Amino acid sequence: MTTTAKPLGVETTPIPGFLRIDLTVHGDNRGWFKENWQREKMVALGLPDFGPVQNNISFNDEVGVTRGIHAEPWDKYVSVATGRVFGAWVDLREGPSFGAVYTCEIDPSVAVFVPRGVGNAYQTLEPSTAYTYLVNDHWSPDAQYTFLNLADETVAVPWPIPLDDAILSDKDRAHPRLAAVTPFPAVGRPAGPGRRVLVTGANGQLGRELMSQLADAGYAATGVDLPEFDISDAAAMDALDWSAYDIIINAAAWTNVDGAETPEGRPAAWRANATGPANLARAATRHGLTLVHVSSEYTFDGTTEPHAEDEPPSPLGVYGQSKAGGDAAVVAAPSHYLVRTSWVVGDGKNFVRTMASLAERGIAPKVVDDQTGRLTFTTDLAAGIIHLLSSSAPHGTYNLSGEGPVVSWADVAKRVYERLGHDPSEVTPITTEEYFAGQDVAPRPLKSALDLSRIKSTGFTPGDSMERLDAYIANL
Ligand SMILES: NC(=O)C1=CN([C@@H]2O[C@H](COP(=O)(O)OP(=O)(O)OC[C@H]3O[C@@H](n4cnc5c(N)ncnc54)[C@H](OP(=O)(O)O)[C@@H]3O)[C@@H](O)[C@H]2O)C=CC1
Ligand SMILES: Cc1cn([C@H]2C[C@H](O)[C@@H](COP(=O)(O)OP(=O)(O)O[C@H]3O[C@@H](C)C(=O)[C@@H](O)[C@H]3O)O2)c(=O)[nH]c1=O
Repeated sequence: MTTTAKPLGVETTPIPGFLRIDLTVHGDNRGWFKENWQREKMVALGLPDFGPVQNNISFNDEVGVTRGIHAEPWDKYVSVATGRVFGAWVDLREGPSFGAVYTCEIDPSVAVFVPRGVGNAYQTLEPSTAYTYLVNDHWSPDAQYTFLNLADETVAVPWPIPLDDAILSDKDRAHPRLAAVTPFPAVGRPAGPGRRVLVTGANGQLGRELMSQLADAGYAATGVDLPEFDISDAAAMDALDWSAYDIIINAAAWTNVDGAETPEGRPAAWRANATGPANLARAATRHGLTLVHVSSEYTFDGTTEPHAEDEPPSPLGVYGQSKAGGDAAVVAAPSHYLVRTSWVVGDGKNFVRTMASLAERGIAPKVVDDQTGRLTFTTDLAAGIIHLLSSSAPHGTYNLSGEGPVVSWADVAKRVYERLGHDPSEVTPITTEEYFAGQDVAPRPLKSALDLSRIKSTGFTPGDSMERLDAYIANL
C-alpha cells in the first residue's frame, strides 16, 4: 500500500508541455484514498484545462509487461490505480524537441500529463498493475497514431527489465526506429504558416478571401460551407475528426440583418450566429485548437463612436443579439481571436455592389447619412486575421475595419456614383428614420466606427477604406 502526505505539485520536464504531478495519498487502516484528477486545484498549479472525455484502464497481470511507444492525437493524463510502472516518454512532435526523452516511476502518488504527439510507453514493476488514463477525445479507429520502437537505440530508454525478458505485443515489436518516424505535426504551439486551418463559411465574402490568402501565406486551408457543413449541427461538430486541424476560422454567419427579424429568420440567425460558434468553441477547447471568430459592431447600440474592444454588448436587433451570443461563447475558448469588424465588402452581395448596380440602371437612390462608420474590405480583414495568427499575437478581442475617415453610407454611395462616371448628386441623403419609415426592419446602430489602436499595436494597419473603395470599383 502506498501512502504519502506529500502536497499536490506540478513539475515541468525537458519535454515541452509534458508535466509530472505529485498526488497526495491519504492512508489509514482501511487502505488509501487520493484525488486522482482535480481540475480546479491542478489547473491552478499549471496543468492545462484539457477537457477529458474518456477514461481508459489497462490491467497488467505480470511484472515486465511493456507497452508503447505510442503518440496519439489527444492529450492524456496518466496514473495508476494500483501497482507501479516505469514510464518512458519521447517527444515525437516536429520541432526542436523531437526525440527528447523523460522517464520516471509512477505509483499511485504520481501522475503525468502527456501532450498529444508525445510518445507514451511503460513497463510494469508490480503484478496486477491497473494503469489508468484520461483522454480529451473519444477513441476512433481512424485516429492517426505515431509509433516508435521500444528498443530504439537513439533514445535508449533504460528499461529496468531488458526487453528480451519483457512481455510485448507483436505489434509493438514492429514499430520503426526514430530515424524512420514521420514527426507528429506540431499542434498547440504558436500558430503560424504550415498550420492546418478549417475555414467555415468558406463560400461567403470573407471565406473566399481567406481561402485565397491562407494558401498564399503557406497555411493548409480546408474550406467548408452549407449545405454539407453546418456549424449549428452540434452532433456533426462533436463527431468531426478535429485532429486534422490546428486552427478554426469561423467566417460562417447569417448576415441578412432584416431577414433575422422575421419568424423564420430569428431561429436561423441564432443557429448560425450563436449556436454554431458555441459548437466551434467547444471543439476548440476540447481539442486544443485556436479559434478565430468574426463579429460585428451591430453587437453595440451605436450611441458612441469609436467602439473599443471592451465596450459591453448592447445590441439593437436580432442579428446583433445573435452575434453577441456567439461572442460570449467564443471568449470561453482558451485560445481565441474574436475579430470585430463592420461594413464588410468583398466577393459577394454588399452595399457597394448594390449602389453600383443602381447607378448602372440609372436609378437615383435615397441613402442614409446619419449612420457613420468605415468600410472593411475582405482583403484587409483576411490579412489582419492571418497577421494575428502568424505573429502569435496575444489572444483576445481585436477590432478590425478599414482605416481612414469615418463616413456615412450616403458618402459611400456618392463615391460609387462618382467613380462610375455618374453624378453623385443622384444620391439623396436621408435619415435612417425616414428611410425605414413604415417598414418592418431591423434597428441599426448609428455609429459604427471601431477603434483600431489594439490591432495596430500588433503591427498591422489596414488600408484606407476610401482608397480601397476606389480600387474595388475599378475592378467591378
Ligand atoms: N457583411 C457585413 O457587412 C458584415 C459581416 N460581419 C461578419 O463578418 C463575417 C463574414 O461575413 P461575410 O463574409 O460578409 O458573410 P457572408 O454572408 O458573405 O458569408 C457567410 C457564409 O456563411 C455560410 N453559413 C451561414 N450559416 C451557416 C452555417 N450554419 N454553417 C456553415 N456555414 C454557414 C453562408 O452560407 P449561405 O450563403 O448558404 O447562407 C455563407 O456562405 C460574419 O461573421 C459576419 O457576421 C461583420 C460586420 C459586417
Ligand atoms: C440599398 C440602400 C441601403 N440604405 C441603407 C440601409 C442600411 O441602413 C445601410 C447599409 O445597407 P446594408 O443593406 O448594407 O446594411 P446592413 O445589412 O445593415 O449592413 C450591415 O450588415 C451586417 C451584416 C453588419 O454586421 C454590419 O456591419 C453592416 O455592414 O444603408 C439606404 O439608405 N439606401 C439604399 O438604397
